[in-house]
Amino acid sequence: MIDFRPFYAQIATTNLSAWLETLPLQLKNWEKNTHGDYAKWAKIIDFLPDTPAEHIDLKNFVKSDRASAISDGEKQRLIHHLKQLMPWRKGPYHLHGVHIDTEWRSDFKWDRVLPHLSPLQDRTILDVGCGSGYHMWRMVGEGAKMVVGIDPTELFLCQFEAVRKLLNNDRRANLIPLGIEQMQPLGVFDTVFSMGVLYHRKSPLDHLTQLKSQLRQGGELVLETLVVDGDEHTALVPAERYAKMKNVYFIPSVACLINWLQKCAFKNVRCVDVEVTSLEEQRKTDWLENESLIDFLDPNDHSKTIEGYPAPKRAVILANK
Ligand SMILES: Nc1ncnc2c1ncn2[C@@H]1O[C@H](C[S@+](CC[C@H]([NH3+])C(=O)[O-])CC(=O)[O-])[C@@H](O)[C@H]1O
Repeated sequence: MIDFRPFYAQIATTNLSAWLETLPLQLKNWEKNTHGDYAKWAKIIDFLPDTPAEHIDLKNFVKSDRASAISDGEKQRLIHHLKQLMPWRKGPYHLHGVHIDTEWRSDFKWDRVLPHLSPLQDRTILDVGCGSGYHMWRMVGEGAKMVVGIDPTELFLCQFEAVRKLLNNDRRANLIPLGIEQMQPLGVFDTVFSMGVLYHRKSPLDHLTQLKSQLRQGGELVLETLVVDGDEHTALVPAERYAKMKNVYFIPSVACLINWLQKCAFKNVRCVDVEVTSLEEQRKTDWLENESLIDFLDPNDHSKTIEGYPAPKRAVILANK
């Protein structure tokens, strides 16, 4: 099972120490309620090799290489173990000679976001809805002091810990399996990321307020979410599904999103990027069995989802507390 005690020790002497009032008990309760597959997935991490990596590049990729070439047999074993943690959605990872070619090219999103951010060097960062943690490692690559990701999905925690093991057990990033709404307001993070989460929340203004409560005064919010065209009064609330997803609630226009952030008293709110999701960014690979973007679009008109809504378009908004 995944041991969170090293994280507790790590934060005990930092400005995150107040979290120790609630976190250990929350995680104890979380573990009691885990899904049957969690124990199986967590065990896979033990099967991964301990061989240290000699070269690690988190600045340009999430990549680790060993000094000695990996043998074919070892490589096949590593692939076999990692494939038991499918579907791999966010990545890509290049670990000990294995390329985990994930559904999403999360590096494309990182390239759109990074140029606009206040430098991440020495920052304490919260990544809400971090998935398998791809962007967290890239934040470490930018010199962040500490990165904490939260994501309630057990499989993503196990994927994150598998990747961590193959990155020489780097502890500058940690994934805590909680939802944002379960987190005590800490008010200490220099940067808070919420990428790909807002549209999954039933109450978007509550989500923005929760994000704000985690930032220090003056800290930076990085909000990335689905948007539609329209004025400040426009938000799409899909009837049943959006791009086959059942859990999509609000897709605002950029103007509407800026209005929401201003209503929550964020300052300096600005949109820095808008882009339609391409079939190169989200596609089917050998690392997932499920469908991907091409199956979620109208086969005769890729500007629409299969339900007839506008196809996925994403915006990046920055704001300060
Ligand atoms: N209440 C919640 N609190 C925290 N996380 C949540 C919650 N509900 C769902 N999630 C998590 O938010 C992530 C959203 S995916 C974005 C990944 C990455 N950020 C990316 O930008 O590529 C986008 C998508 O799947 O549509 C998933 O990993 C959920 O488990």
